[in-house]
Amino acid sequence: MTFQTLDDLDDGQRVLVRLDLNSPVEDGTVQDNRRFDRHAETISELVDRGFEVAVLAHQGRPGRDDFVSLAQHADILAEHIDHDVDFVDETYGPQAIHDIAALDGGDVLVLENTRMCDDELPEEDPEIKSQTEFVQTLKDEFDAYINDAYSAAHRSHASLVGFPLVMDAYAGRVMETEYEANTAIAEKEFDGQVTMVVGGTKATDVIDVMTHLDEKVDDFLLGGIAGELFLRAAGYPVGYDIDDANLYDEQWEQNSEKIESMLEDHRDQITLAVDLAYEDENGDRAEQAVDDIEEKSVSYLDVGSETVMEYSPIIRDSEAVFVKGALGMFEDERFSVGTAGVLEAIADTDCFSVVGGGDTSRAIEMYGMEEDEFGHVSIAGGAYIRALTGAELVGVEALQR
Ligand SMILES: Nc1ncnc2c1ncn2[C@@H]1O[C@H](COP(=O)(O)OP(=O)(O)O)[C@@H](O)[C@H]1O
Ligand SMILES: O=C(OP(=O)(O)O)[C@H](O)COP(=O)(O)O
Repeated sequence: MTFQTLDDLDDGQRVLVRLDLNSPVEDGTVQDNRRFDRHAETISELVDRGFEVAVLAHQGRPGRDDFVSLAQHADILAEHIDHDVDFVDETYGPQAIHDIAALDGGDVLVLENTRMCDDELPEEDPEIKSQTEFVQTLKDEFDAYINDAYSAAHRSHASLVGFPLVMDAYAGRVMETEYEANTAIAEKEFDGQVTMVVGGTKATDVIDVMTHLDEKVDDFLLGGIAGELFLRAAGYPVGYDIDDANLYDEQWEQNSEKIESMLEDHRDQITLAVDLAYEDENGDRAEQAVDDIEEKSVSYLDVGSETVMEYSPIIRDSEAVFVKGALGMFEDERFSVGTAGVLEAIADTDCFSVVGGGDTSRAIEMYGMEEDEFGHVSIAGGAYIRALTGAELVGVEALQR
């Protein structure tokens, strides 16, 4: 490993720490998850070593329901480290600078959602990000920058790639352990069948990676939004937005050519759902075979039971299974059949397995499974599957300069 870690940093300094606390939000309430657990270890170490700590993190995407303030995150983090955590509703404005200046050894201050600053997005070269007002203002307030956000390290955003270019930069404990684990996994060779379960809402991330993993993965089992987009490309009338949702059409525009060429060149490696589940007029789960769907008139919120029966034996025959994204909206028990079914099939075999993603990995405890039934549970989703391709992550590269 070529980056500096907390072992290379002298105690008691002023540090700016980038975490990934991006969490599910239900009706405006931030849901606790293992990202807090893991990052708490880094923050507790910094507190114990007398550092003055300011935390940068993002939450959601502008325009989405999960794009909220980090005020609740500060409270949840405080519970996890059993220590006070302050919050300021600015990222680098005058009040933030004032509160940073007032930090004492062992204090922790969470700054407002980085994505509320114009400079954070979009993705641009690290050199450009390093010259933004956001980075230039905060850099002089600290002795060092620590990036602990492995799970966001595939994004070329200011808080991830800008600071390491203009400050003394270190990897936090989560960055270190996730980098080691995921790099080792990417280098692993498997004699038997390698299967990847692909779902979730971030279809653009997974489809891009699938096109680079066609030699490593023998079988892709599809579900979630990505699965419906593949069904659309295969000629089924699903994978369209209904009402005013924006989950499908935009991602279809971005990916339709890649999906069509994946289906043309690798059809034998791709297994699509044979049935889908939706909420009927009584509020109950109902299922429909994809062959019987004439027009999309309901939101499909899970793969159906037949699909789980088809996916389970493929998992049983696999030497390695990688999961990225849920097969349905598992947070609602009615639509957990696909995700819980596939995770149980993995837990029941002795294959090597990795389950990734801040959202998807929550299904493990929600449905009565244990983390140690899986080879590795990563708090990273998009970053871990990108690492599987052997590609470096921009946020990691920035630390290695
Ligand atoms: N058909 C679907 N419709 C709406 N949401 C879905 C559907 N399938 C999966 N999801 C949602 O996908 C989320 C996980 O996807 P994603 O954010 O891409 O993965 P992760 O954060 O685990 O990397 C879950 O919270 C689940 O509710
Ligand atoms: O949750 C994240 O990624 P993931 O859902 O792939 O695990 C990261 O915080 C990145 O967030 P983004 O996909 O909105 O850039």
